[in-house]
Amino acid sequence: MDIRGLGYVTVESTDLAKWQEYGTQVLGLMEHEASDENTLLLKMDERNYRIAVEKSDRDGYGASGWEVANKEAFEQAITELEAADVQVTSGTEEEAAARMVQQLIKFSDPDGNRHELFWGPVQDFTHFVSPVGVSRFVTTDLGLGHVVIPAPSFETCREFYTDVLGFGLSDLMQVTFTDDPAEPKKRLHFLHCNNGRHHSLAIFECPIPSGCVHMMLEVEEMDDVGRALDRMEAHGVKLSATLGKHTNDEMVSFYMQTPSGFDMEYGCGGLVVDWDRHTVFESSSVSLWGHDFSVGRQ
Ligand SMILES: Cc1ccc(O)c(O)c1CC[C@@H]1C(=O)CC[C@]2(C)C(=O)CC[C@@H]12
Ligand SMILES: [Fe+2]
Repeated sequence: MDIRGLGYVTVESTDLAKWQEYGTQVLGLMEHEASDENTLLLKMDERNYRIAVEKSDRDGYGASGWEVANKEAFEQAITELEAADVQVTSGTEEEAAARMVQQLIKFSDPDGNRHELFWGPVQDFTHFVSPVGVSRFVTTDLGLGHVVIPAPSFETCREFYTDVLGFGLSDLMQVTFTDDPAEPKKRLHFLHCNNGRHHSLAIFECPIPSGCVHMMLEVEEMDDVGRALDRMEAHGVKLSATLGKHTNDEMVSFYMQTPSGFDMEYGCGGLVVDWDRHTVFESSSVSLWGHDFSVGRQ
């Protein structure tokens, strides 16, 4: 399977007004004009939207929208999913119109994480103009960022992503949440699809009620990371981890809460990897400096 990138994500929210303030005033995204009372479409580049927040009776993550190059790749993906006995649901014409794509399918991983796969996004090519002055988000052929999702059935999920969806292992970690030496280590595997972003997906060996550990958006300028921290403060949004620099993808970022119960990583300077030259490694430390996750647990 030839997945080119994370094209969009969907989020479920009981309070779209909260997400509208958070999305536009804290993250600095644009609201797309096709938004209505049931769906908030947040735009971060020339695409119409990258995050679709849907009105729901639940707050949490929705689905990850994976992009393939064209109809042939789309049909090939369906063939491969069905050969692997994955239950695939075709999106209706209405669903494709709502997602602003030519065609989409829906399926879940062995732990029930929801995915969509599509080709042919509709793009109006209007420029991204941030309501709060963010200069640019790093997207294009790298996709919108990354998402970390729970995979309690770790081995089965890992095989699903590598053997069925065709992700490659970028590197791996074994992490603990606390300083308790008795806490068993949990596996965290970073996976890439067919682009240079260090990881578009990571799977974490732990159940997470919101359906997502965090998602990550990358900005081009470091000052926009600092300004996002200022806006987070100003809007009373809770910090989940302090500013820091990751060992594996070299990203400088911080983490904050979203209105849907998972975290948002906001960063700059992520590595673009040449996979022909890369060798997989295990990092025994999360960050070169910073990223104090204990602030989020207080
Ligand atoms: C370690 C790491 C490398 C690159 C990233 O983009 C990235 O988000 C992380 C951190 C992942 C991870 C997390 O998101 C939830 C809290 C975790 C499990 C920790 O407590 C340490 C690593 C953290
Ligand atoms: Fe991350």
